[in-house]
Amino acid sequence: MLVEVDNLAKRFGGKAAVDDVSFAASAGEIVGLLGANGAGKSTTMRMLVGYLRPDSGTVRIAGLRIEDGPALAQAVIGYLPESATGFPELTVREFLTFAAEARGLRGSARRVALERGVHAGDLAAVYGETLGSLSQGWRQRAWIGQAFLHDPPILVLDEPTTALDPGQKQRLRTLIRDASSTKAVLISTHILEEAETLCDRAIVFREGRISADKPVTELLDDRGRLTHAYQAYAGSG
Ligand SMILES: Nc1ncnc2c1ncn2[C@@H]1O[C@H](COP(=O)(O)OP(=O)(O)OP(=O)(O)O)[C@@H](O)[C@H]1O
Repeated sequence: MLVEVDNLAKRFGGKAAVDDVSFAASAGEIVGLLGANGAGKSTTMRMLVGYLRPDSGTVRIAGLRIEDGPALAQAVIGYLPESATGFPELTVREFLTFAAEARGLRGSARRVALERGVHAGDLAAVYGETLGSLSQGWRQRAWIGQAFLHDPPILVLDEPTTALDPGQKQRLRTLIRDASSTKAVLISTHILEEAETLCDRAIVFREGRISADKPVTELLDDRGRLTHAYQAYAGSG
């Protein structure tokens, strides 16, 4: 298993955001994290990538505990945070270069990574512009570029298509589908149609806990929709 999450829990100010969450993911699957606003998806993802320390529970990436190998986590995970902001003064080129170097890539490996990042975000048109000057969707694309550039075996993408125009939404879904044969992909989304067409498995969160973890095909109704299963397992939203 590339990703193993066991009994993760996190409280904020006495309130459980994530409560006893366990799941695993292997290469070749796209796992959709679904659930109402505040159900615990982003908090789970942040703990999974090592950005947030759980109160209890463990995350193992390729068998290693994440807190024992933060550099390894950087190298093997591509993470798109939910509100991807920051670095307004950097150009897209500088931002991707910084991301590549933070993952230890130099020389020709860095050049290949930059090309991959530019391709992933379809960024050629804004390569010399600063992140602060970009529209929200273009900024999201720059962050998609940094998530893909080191060709990581694990992608953790928090609502990756939200700010994108329809053409770019479709483009990114195709990119994720093509990449997934060799990667474990975890993607959170509120777009059920996206989960129906893109994901192999759905994990539904409800009030910090997992209420369902099943193949998408098992959750679809006879019209091929997730709507009913979602309502039953997510409870609201
Ligand atoms: N840094 C924080 N400080 C305090 N509370 C937080 C913090 N981060 C998350 N929470 C709380 O934890 C709970 C889970 O939030 P989380 O962002 O994980 O939900 P989500 O499922 O990703 O929601 P959404 O669909 O709205 O993005 C919420 O009640 C939220 O208010």
